[in-house]
Amino acid sequence: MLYLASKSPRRRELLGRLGVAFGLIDLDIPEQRRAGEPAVDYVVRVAGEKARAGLAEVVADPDALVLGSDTEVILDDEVFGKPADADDARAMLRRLAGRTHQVVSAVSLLSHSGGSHALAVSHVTFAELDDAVIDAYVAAGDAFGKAGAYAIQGVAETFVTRLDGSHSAVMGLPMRETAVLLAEAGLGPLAVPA
Ligand SMILES: Cc1cn([C@H]2C[C@H](O)[C@@H](COP(=O)(O)OP(=O)(O)OP(=O)(O)O)O2)c(=O)[nH]c1=O
Repeated sequence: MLYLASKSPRRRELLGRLGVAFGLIDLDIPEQRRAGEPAVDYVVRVAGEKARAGLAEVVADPDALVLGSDTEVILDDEVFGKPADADDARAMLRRLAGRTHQVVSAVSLLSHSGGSHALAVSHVTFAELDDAVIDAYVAAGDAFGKAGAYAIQGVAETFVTRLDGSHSAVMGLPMRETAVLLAEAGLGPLAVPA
């Protein structure tokens, strides 16, 4: 049985779009970048930790496959996770305005006997954003619970002048890379086109 180790509603929606049946595991994994840890390594590590912690919850299921994922915004080697508060959200958006950042989404699919991993790196360019736009966006509430303080699946799509990569990966789960992992594990409902 496939399980998604995530409380992210975006991940639940995106995995659901692949048409596979899955159960849910609610987890709270601490996300703390280690001193000197490269940004991408951090994202890959956290995705793996989520999947591993999820697997520990379903030891009774010998056929368990557990999917964990992590998404972070990276600018100048700095990792922008979920904003702590409105000031933090405004500061992140001011930093992202007028520049290109990376969105790194890592996926880890683990069974009791092994695992596979995928990484999607997208480049997102934001228009210049003035303080009034940023203030209104943060006040509307969409910034919270999202890496980098924006949700591309909402009105923040209007901030994006260019996306080089995967829209679903920016939203939290790279659909193509995830479908490939599932197909390799024998779970894909569809063959993934090459
Ligand atoms: C950049 C961006 C991120 N996000 C979200 C996806 C993730 O839910 C969140 C990044 O935080 P994550 O720590 O990756 O995930 P999470 O804590 O929400 O969920 P869980 O650990 O339980 O799986 O930001 C969007 O919804 N839209 C976006 O455009």
